[in-house]
Order: sequence, then C-alpha cells, then structure tokens
Amino acid sequence: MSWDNAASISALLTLEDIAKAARAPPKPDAPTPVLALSAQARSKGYDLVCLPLTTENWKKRWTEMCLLPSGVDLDADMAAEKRAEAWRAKPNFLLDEVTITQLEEAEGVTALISEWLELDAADDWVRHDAEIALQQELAYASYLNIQTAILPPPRSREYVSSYARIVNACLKNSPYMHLSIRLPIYNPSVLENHLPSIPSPPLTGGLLPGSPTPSTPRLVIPDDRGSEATSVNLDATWEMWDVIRSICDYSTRLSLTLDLTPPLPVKSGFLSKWKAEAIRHLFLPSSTFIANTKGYPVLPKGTQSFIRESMTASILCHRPVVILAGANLGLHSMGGELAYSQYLRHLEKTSPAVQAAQTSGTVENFAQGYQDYLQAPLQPLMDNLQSVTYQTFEQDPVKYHNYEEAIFQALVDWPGEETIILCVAGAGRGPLVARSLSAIERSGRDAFVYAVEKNPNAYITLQGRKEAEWGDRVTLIFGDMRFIEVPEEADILISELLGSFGDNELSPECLDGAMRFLKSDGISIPSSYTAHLAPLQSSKLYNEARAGKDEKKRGDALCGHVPGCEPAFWGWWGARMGDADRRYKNAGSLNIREGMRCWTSGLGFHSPIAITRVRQSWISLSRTLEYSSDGLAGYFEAVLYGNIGLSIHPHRKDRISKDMLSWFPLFFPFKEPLYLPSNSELKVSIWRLTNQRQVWYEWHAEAFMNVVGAPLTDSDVPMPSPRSANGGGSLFGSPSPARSPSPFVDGNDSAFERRSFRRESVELGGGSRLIKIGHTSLHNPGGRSSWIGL
Ligand SMILES: C[S@@+](CC[C@H](N)C(=O)[O-])C[C@H]1O[C@@H](n2cnc3c(N)ncnc32)[C@H](O)[C@@H]1O
Repeated sequence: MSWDNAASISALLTLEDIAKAARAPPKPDAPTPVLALSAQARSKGYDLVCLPLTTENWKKRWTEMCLLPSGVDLDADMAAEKRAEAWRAKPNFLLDEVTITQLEEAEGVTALISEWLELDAADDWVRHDAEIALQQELAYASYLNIQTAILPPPRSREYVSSYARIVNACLKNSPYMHLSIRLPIYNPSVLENHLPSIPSPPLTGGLLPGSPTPSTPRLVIPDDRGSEATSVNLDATWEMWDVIRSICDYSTRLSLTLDLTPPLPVKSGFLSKWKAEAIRHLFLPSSTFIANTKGYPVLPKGTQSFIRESMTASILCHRPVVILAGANLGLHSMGGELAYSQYLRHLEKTSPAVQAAQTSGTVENFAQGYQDYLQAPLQPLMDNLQSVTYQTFEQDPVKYHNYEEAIFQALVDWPGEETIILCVAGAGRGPLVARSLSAIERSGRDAFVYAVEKNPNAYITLQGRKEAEWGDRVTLIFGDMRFIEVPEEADILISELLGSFGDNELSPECLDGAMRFLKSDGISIPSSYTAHLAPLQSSKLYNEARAGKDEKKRGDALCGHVPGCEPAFWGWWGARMGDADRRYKNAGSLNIREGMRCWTSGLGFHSPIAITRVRQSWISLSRTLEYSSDGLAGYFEAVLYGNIGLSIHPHRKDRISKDMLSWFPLFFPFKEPLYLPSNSELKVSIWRLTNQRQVWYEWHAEAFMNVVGAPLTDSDVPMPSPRSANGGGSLFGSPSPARSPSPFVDGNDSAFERRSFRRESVELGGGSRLIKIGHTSLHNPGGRSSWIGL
C-alpha cells in the first residue's frame, strides 16, 4: 500500500436523496434513482456511497406487525400477530420496502441496516423480531453482493450482551459479509454542558425522511458511580465495543464505524484506546464542521487531529473510510458540497505521518505495506540467512552509522600505541567489517580486523570482499564463535546478534562463547542491552496471531513451532520481518502502553560475561484508563559504546537511533485479551528458559484492581520479590558490578514501580488494596509453541 492511495471518502445517501432523485426524469445511462445518485457521487470525487437498505414502508409494516398491538381492537391485534407469525416463519421484503433492487445499483455500496432495529431492546419479543429483521436485511444485502453492512448502534449497556449475541449469529449466517458496528466515540450527553454549541442533526429518530443524517446514537448507561460518572461514561462506549467483539470471538469480519458527530476534546487519554481498534469507517456529518473566518467548513481541533491520526492508521492497514453525511445540505456559506471532501483531502495531505510516508529515507516510508503483519522471528544461529535477508538489513542507514561511531570512539579511547585488534563476531556479508575499517581510518589508529562467520554462504561473500576491498587488513575465520579458535585475543569485540527483545536471537549464548577471545580488559560493542515489555492493545495483531493459529490447523509450517503441539499462535511473534523483509515496524497502531524494563545483559566491558540459565522478571504496570490487553510488546535498547546506542523503545527510539529500520517489536500474544478496568494494575511474569538445544520464553499475566477499603483475606500469600527473582535486576546470578552506565538504558521507566505482589491482593497504604480480578494461562510452557534453536 502506498500513499498514492488516498483515504477513501464515501457519500451518505439518505432516503430523502433517493426520493428526490426518483422525482427527476430517469437518464439513459443511470435509469434508477440509486444509479443516478451513485454516478453523481462519483463525478463529485467520492469513492463510494453508503445508503440505507430499507425504506419507510418496511419500517411501517414491521412496526405494525411487531410493535403495535392496540389493545383496543382485538381482531386487528390478532390479524397483526398472524401476519407477524407468517413473517417470522418466512421473512421477506416487498418491492417498495427496499432501496436497491438490482445488482448494478449495489456496486461500491455500503449498506446501512435499518437504524430503528433495537437489537438490545429490554422487551424479549422486540429483540427477537429485531434479530429476524436484521438477518433478513443481511441476507438481502448478501444476495446483492454487498460486502459491508453498518449495523445500528447498541443503545443500552444493560442489554449489550444480547446485541452482541445477535451480531455473532449474523456473522455466522452471513459468512462473506463484513459487519461494522456504529458507535459514537463517546456518549455525547455526558459532556453536553461542556461542548461548544454547533448545529447538530436531530437526535431523536432513525433515518427518517427529512432528517439530514442518521442520528448520533446515545447510550443508556446505568449511572450509579457518583462523581466518577463522566470519566466512566466516556469509557462506556468503548466498554460496550469490548463486550461485543469478545462475544463475537474477535471476528476479523467485525469492525467499527466510529461516529464523530460530537466534537472531540483536543487532548484526552480516552481517545487513544480507539486508535488500536479495527475502525473501518468514520462517520462524519457536515454538522460537525464549523465555519472558518471566511465561512468555509473546517473541523474542530480535536476532531481534526483524530482524523489525521486515523489517516496514519490507514498506513497501518486499517484504512478507515470517511462517510460524509449531509454535505449537500448547504450548512456552510462557502465552498459548496465539495468543500467538505476537499478539506478532508487537505487534512490527509498535511498530516505529518502522511508526509513522512512520502519522504524517502524515513521509517514510515520504508515500512509502508509492512505494518502490523506478524512474522516468525529470525533464527540466525540455527538457520543460515539468505543473501537477500542480509541485503535488507544493510539498507538500514542508522544502525551501521551508530556502530561505526561506537567503534570510532572505542578506538580513540583505547590506551597505548600498539596495534589494536578488532574482531567482528557474526560478520554476515561484511558491513560491520567495512565500518570497522572506515572507523580505523578516521581514528588514525593502527588496527587489524578478524571477521568470524559461521554461515558458509555468507562466507563466500566475505572472501570476495576481502579479495576486492579489504586485503591484508582483515583475516576471515570460518566457524561458530562458540567453538572456533582465534589466533589472538581481541581488544574490541563487535557483534550484532540482537533481536527485537534483545536476547531472542541468542546473543548471550553466542557471546558467552566469544568472550574466550576478548581480552579481560577488552571492549564489547554492544556493551549491554535491555529488554522491555509493555502491555499492548491491537486488534489487528491479535487477529493476525489467531490467523496463525488457524494456519497451524491447516498444517502450514511456522518457524519455531513443534508439529503436533500447541498452536504456534501462542508462541511469540514479530520482531524483524521475515527473510526477505527484515524491516522496521514502528509502534503505529500497536497501541503500546507504558513499558517496563525487564532485564539487562551486560557484555564484556571490563568484566566477563556470565549467563544464567533462567532469566526471570516480574513487572507491574499501573493503569489509569480502562482497556483490554491483547498481549505484550517486547522491545530492546542497546548501549553500543559510551552514549551511542540503538533503541526501538517507543518513547526513546527517536532520541537514540531515529529512523532505524532493522527491528520492530516482538509480540507475545495472550490467548484471550485480559480486561483491565481503570485504576487497575497488570503484573507480568516472563521467563527466559533454556535446555541443551533450545531457548524459549514463557509468560503469564495477572490483573489487579485497586480497591479502597477492601478487607485483608487469608489468601494474601507473599510472592517472591522481583529483586530476588531476577538477581537484583541483573541477569547474572551473582551480584554484578556496575556495568555500562548509560543515560538511556539503565533507568527504570519512571512512571512505573515494581511491587512485591501477594497472591491475591496487596496492601497499598491509605486503605487501598490490589484485588486480583483475572489472569492469563501460562503461555508457551516448555517452549512447545515457539523456541529458538541453539
Ligand atoms: C544479524 S546478522 C548480522 C550480520 C552483520 N554483522 C550485519 O550487521 O549486517 C548475525 C550474523 O551472525 C552470524 N552468527 C550467528 N551466530 C553465530 C555464531 N555462533 N558464530 C558465528 N556466526 C554467527 C549469522 O550467521 C549472521 O551472519
């Protein structure tokens, strides 16, 4: 996907538009009202149209059959009930009850399902009949080959599970259709008093003739939470969505149509959780636009930035379609109907993310079309990488630059006048050897390079480069650094064996072997690296991981999974892209939340490496906003030398290695998303485990709620403290000397503190206690889904 594909804009056609078009004389090339309106919309630059599938006649018939027993005229009531029974047995429309009757009319159409259907009505019969009517509409839409239908919003928090069950049944019954749930981004009534006054469409009914746009849904949310009501209600629509998608088992055919009718706050944490959701449409009525000083329609600031960010999401493959409603109503004095879509195109063009994507050399440009796809991580030790994979690595302009700077600094700092011995361990096709030679030249030091590589194929490339470029300045050694002999000990050992989670490409194991040929006072580049974890919300990645599970069922081979065992889905994923595409993927629609340092590996740098066989870390993360965690994002930072480093930490990467392309986060999925209410904490346990042949991670998470005044229970059993569990924050069993101090690696993420948890709850002081509310199972036990071969 590239930015040549601008975001799509769809025109909303109302029943009134259709009725008006029906009154005009038919044109030979567009003989029906819908065909005429679609042609008109295309000529005005719209990509798609969105229109209601049923007419007022259907609403009238359904209402009379299913809702309106008079209680006065019993015969009439009996007759209505008979008609209803006949309809329930054989649901059908009459010709004048639908807007589209021909296949040609349905081309490029998104269907709006009757807005008046109450799938979450309190009355069982109304719900029952609404379900039949919905299935009937979807079956008709399917008949017309319509791909996407937008469902009326849920209106009641109390009955949202009924709504969700019905949607789930529809997904099963319409296996080729995509269903999109229309929801306001928040319940507008809760902020009513604080909103600027703008003209807004009527909020009373459905898509009635004469009403300019479908009304913005309002939700009925029981409010028994006193002063917290506002923030609770702001989250309530998301909470409803969370219930719906979980009951629908996170179907990839279920998405959101976010209604942006109420103006959005400029800054608010509650907006961010929507960014990670599968938003297929943004519903935007012309009444949400305000007039600028010249009278042209523009959007309020908060809505503007949300739309811009959604355009970013379109880089990340969600590609929401903006549905413009009521652009033909003339609400603004200047610009006419086209002003609204032109303004949206302008917002897109001037979005910083879009501009970055259009600028070559940026991560955004490099990563286009690769975002949010899961790849099995590389196994550079067990496998021999292909030349094309090395070629992809070598396109990274930042990694090699930073390595050269680190080598240069180390050479400059190296004491004495003797020849300095460098060793590149894991040389690949030789870019770090070339960078070493360049650093040697710049430093004016007398130095010599050994290059070690175990990949016999890459070793051929190395021999070619030695002959053509490097000559006597380099000696090549073929073999595994854990076992080979090097003629002399190195002063500076250079390696790039890093994975997205730091140690997931077995750098510790390899370098443990290589330390034999590093002088005791030698320098290792990198000198240390740190693994970080953060809870992650991303419906796209979660669904991808589930698709991985299905692939397993189809018998596809997935890197690192053992046939016949647990689905590969439950293993970890992501990191670098696959063989040909080892490309960076930034946080993007991974809604990476706060993060926590997991463990640090110190390498050489005046102290020998040691490897604990088991690395274990407990981390805890406080949450102020409610959300649901789909898994964990793993990422790393490395100190190369001094204050030169590499980082994919979402908050610090730009300061340390901006535009580095080589790595993107690792994804440790949860089998089921873990719901975290506001004011809760997530505790993650992660282990790095190893046997003679393999290394693997196991992970487990628990959710705790912070409750004031909860009594102490018998089950308050102390857990081992994080300090003792992971060797005092060091990976190396014994207390480690202060290694490689770094301004950016060694600090804990300040916003989060480690806690000593108890099994079920922990006392927090001030009468506050953490009460356990949920947990995941243990993932990847024994490395049965994913492992890395030694
Ligand atoms: C991630 S690549 C880096 C290649 C190159 N240094 C670069 O930065 O483009 C790691 C390289 O280390 C090699 N390697 C991994 N483990 C090794 C080992 N135990 N002994 C020797 N080479 C190893 C791999 O074959 C691969 O060529």
